[in-house]
Amino acid sequence: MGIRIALAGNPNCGKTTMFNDLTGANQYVGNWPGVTVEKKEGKYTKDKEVVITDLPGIYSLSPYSPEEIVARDYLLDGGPDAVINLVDATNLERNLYLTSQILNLGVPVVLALNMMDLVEKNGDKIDVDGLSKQLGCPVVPTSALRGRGMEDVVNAAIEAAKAKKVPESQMKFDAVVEEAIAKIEGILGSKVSSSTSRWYAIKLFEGEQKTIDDLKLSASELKAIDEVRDAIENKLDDDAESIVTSERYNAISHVIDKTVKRSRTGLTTSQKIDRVVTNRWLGLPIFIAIMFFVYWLAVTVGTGPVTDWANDGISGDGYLYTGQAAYEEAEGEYEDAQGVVEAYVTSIYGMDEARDVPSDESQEVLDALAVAEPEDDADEDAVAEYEDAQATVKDFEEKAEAEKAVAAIEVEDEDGVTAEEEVDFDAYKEAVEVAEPDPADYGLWIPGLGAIIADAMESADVAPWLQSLVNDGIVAGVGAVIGFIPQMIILFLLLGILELCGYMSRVAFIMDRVFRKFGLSGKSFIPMLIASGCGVPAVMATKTIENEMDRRMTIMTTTMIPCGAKMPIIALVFGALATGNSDDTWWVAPLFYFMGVVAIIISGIMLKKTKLFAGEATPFVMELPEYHMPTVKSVLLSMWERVKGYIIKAGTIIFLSTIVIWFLMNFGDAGDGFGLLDADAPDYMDYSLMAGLGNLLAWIFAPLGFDNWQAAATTITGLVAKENVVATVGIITQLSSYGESDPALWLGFGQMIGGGAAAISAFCAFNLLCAPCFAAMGTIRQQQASAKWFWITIGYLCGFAWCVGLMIYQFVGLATGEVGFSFWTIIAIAVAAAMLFQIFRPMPKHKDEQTK
Ligand SMILES: Nc1nc2c(ncn2[C@@H]2O[C@H](COP(=O)(O)OP(=O)(O)OP(=O)(O)O)[C@@H](O)[C@H]2O)c(=O)[nH]1
Ligand SMILES: [Mg+2]
Repeated sequence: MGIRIALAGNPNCGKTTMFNDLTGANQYVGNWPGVTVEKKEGKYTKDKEVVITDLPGIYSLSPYSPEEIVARDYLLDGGPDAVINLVDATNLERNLYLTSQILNLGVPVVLALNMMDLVEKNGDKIDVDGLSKQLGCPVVPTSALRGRGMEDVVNAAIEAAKAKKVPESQMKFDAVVEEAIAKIEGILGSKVSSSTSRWYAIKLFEGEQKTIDDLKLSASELKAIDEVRDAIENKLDDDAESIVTSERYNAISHVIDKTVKRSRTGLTTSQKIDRVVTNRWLGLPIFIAIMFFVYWLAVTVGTGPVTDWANDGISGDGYLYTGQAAYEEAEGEYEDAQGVVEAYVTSIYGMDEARDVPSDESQEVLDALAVAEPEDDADEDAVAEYEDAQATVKDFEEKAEAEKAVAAIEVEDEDGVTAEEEVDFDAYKEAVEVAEPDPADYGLWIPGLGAIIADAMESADVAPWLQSLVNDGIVAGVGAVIGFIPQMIILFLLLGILELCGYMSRVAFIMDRVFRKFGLSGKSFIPMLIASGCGVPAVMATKTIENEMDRRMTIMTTTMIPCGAKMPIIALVFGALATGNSDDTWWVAPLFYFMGVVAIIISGIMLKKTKLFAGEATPFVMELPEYHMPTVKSVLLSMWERVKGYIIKAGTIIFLSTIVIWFLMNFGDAGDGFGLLDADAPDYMDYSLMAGLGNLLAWIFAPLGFDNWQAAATTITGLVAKENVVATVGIITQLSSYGESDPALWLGFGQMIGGGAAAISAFCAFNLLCAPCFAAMGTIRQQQASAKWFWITIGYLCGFAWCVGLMIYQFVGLATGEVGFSFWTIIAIAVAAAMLFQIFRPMPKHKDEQTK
């Protein structure tokens, strides 16, 4: 027969940490209360017969909140063979309150004095044997974080379970109360077992309805119990529940006096830090500064050499490990030469002034110059193409020589001073001769996985469509996603440290002050913290919000915080706005994080004033855990847990999506009916199914500045998984065929959107704020537990995102001259006015509220 052991205790006392240590599981641990909301089972690694259950943290066994009910039902009816009651030894007064209730349950109990490392550091002393005598159960000092005392505590629990030894606590109430409890135990008689009779008697004394219902007492028994209660209530002039509570605290302080010696004088380090960090004025600026730093670091450092390596070295053409400086110099020379050639050609055949690119005629010459001489064994087509190109070039050069054309180009010297330089025919000829450098000549060059796969398929004569599927679909799509993993790692490392050291629970405290002003509960902030990792657990975490309307509203808004998968979108936009020069736009990435926070606050204020959500915010009580240095292992684990999810997604959902997306983009109206499109034809994608789908929806986004089918299609694929946004951009821009060292994807994306900074920002805002991915939507459906509320949520998110995108495009565009004043500008002004009105108007009185 197996033995079942339950881990019970206050929130944030280390239950999940201990559970993970004992079972080798990897449940989520965070240094704030309310992390675990459902019970979890696992097998003890050292003895598979022992099943351990992690319970949500609770302050008492009163059936008030959902977590308390889960824990209490399990302890009372699920019947664990023993309970390990974890207590935070740095805060025994509060933790022993739950203990005093657990001791009465009639199950064997072992007390784990957790966080002993902190107690020792504070210099406090706890008399373990004395405590054990007082509580009437074994007491084991532990440190779950450092893995100390883990075996001892489980062994003690197994022993207690086998011996079925229930605690014999010395904790007694005042004589009058004890007498009353004894009387009720008498009334109960043999209705309950002797080991649980004290528990039931106290609950009946308190008059708890759930117990009365459970025991199905007769009217006369109830009457007798009421009489006992009334007598004491009159005598002590207090209600029974308060009497029991204060008796418990009295008994606890008696135990503590006897067993704990404090060395503490003045403020602890944690309290000192908190005076600054949670300061009324400094708290918010410090939080903003920290988050700015986190996002800035993740995006700028993350997009540095490491991302280059991931992009080029894994999915791109390849990566140059040594000799980069020499190669870059050669590449620079080559690019300068190309500039000279382009300037010279366009000086004769002109520019397309409107689009600021070479005219079609110029482009034809430039393309012809790029055609390489065919190999000896090349087929006829290639030879013919080369000959054509040569003819075009010859025509051009004859014309140029005859005209003695001279072009002017701007050159920049080392000090950044620009000067005009003349390009004549000889200079042009010289520039044409400069060959593109081959990185393999400059150092250790390792071809990328994408290039290796492409070459292998080429030499194996794989069907062209399959080559395209693999190169342009899977490698381009999955590769674009994988390229962002370095950023993800940095982001999650930093967030993990902030969470585990205890800072994030301070943030909830700080945000509560902000939220409260607007009638929102600070409790809503915990899901938002989790949402910066992933929206799915975040929506799950809303369970702990008791007030139904607060909970629904939090579910509606929490996914507006950018999750890990939205990070690449931010990085992409950041890059597109920076167009290579990230010094000027370093603030973009953090800004989009705060856009999420602000969007939630604004949504909260607006929704709170609608009839749907009217009402007071529930009070938010939360104690601040002590700060502590997180272990390297726990930070790495928390990072890995989140990055792993991302990698798994890249290999499953994203992989499948890229195939579907490739199909949608390569099949369509092929001229002679539906079929595979000819990828060599210019703009072939415009005839694809995806283009059709995108065009169908593009009008929706036209007022937001991205009305081409590419941007619309990208947004739609983002609804499956946000990573798809980057993957789709990778496929549409066909960047697997490039693979140069400058972030081509950024530029390609900028061109794809077609607009300037305003359109790009509007695209980003819409994609960050609109409905989340399928997985999160599923969780929303489940947690809202109502189809109506699900659609309200999705509708609100999309509508709000559209309005924000509209305002960004119209107002920013107007300021930068990107858009003119139009009908949609008027709509944008109307939307802004309506939002401002809803935000600033006084809280309306609603009928149903008045009747309350
Ligand atoms: N210093 C120290 N920290 C600990 C110890 N045990 C756990 N912690 C930290 O305490 C915090 C809370 O740990 P969890 O395991 O999530 O706590 P929990 O009891 O499961 O919390 P809920 O799920 O909210 O009920 C984490 O930051 C842990 O790293 C310990 O023995 N010493
Ligand atoms: Mg937990």
